Amino acid sequence: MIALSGLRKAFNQGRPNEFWALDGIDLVIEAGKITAFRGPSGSGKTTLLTLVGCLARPTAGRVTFKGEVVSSLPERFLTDLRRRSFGFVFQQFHLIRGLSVLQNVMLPAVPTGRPRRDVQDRALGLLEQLRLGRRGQERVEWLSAGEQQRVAIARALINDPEVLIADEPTANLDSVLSRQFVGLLEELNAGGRTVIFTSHDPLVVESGAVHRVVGIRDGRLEP
Ligand SMILES: Nc1ncnc2c1ncn2[C@@H]1O[C@H](COP(=O)(O)OP(=O)(O)OP(=O)(O)O)[C@@H](O)[C@H]1O
Repeated sequence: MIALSGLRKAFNQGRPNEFWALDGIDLVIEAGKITAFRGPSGSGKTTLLTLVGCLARPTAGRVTFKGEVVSSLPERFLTDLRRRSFGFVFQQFHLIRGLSVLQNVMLPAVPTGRPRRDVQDRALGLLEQLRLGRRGQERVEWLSAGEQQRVAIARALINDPEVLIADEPTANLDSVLSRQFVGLLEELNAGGRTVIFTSHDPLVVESGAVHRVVGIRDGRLEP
């Protein structure tokens, strides 16, 4: 589904502090599977996710999504592709304080022009599925870390993306909540969704839910 070939990413290219965060990545990520990237801090995991999700462009090499080379598409196509095909959950969740849970979940659907009623129905359905059915009207900052993580997941799914991308999704969660996250992964995957995430957390990476663990170190894949 997603193919990475000869992928390299430099920061500060051409300057004295030039740094190659990714240095030759070749990988095929299968549709409908859960893939985890595991590696030490600074190994390039987040950088890799930003390239997979078309949030950044590679310095060299290419990213192919469903047979189409997407890494060189103009920005306006990428914006559309990101919105339609990818849902993102970031480490700090990036929820908007002062807005309700429901408003946060509905936010990424605003630019799509979908009728508000449809979006709201889907948001309520997702909150129900994520066991937050009664919390929709509460301000997001009143929720616990685990609840906020589930809001972030609901928000990532509002546009029904084929691929869910998550960066260290359990970094702020205790063991009980991390186990719940594994359960959630299984539920999402049972619905056919492709999930790609990074994690240091053995509790998640070594769980039976993950189909493939890809090791990364110093910007290269481990054999
Ligand atoms: N915008 C940037 N400018 C310069 N260097 C960067 C930038 N973003 C990342 N890097 C460097 O690239 C390397 C890889 O960073 P990345 O965030 O991908 O690592 P990571 O494996 O996700 O780490 P962690 O597990 O700590 O989140 C690091 O050494 C980092 O300092």
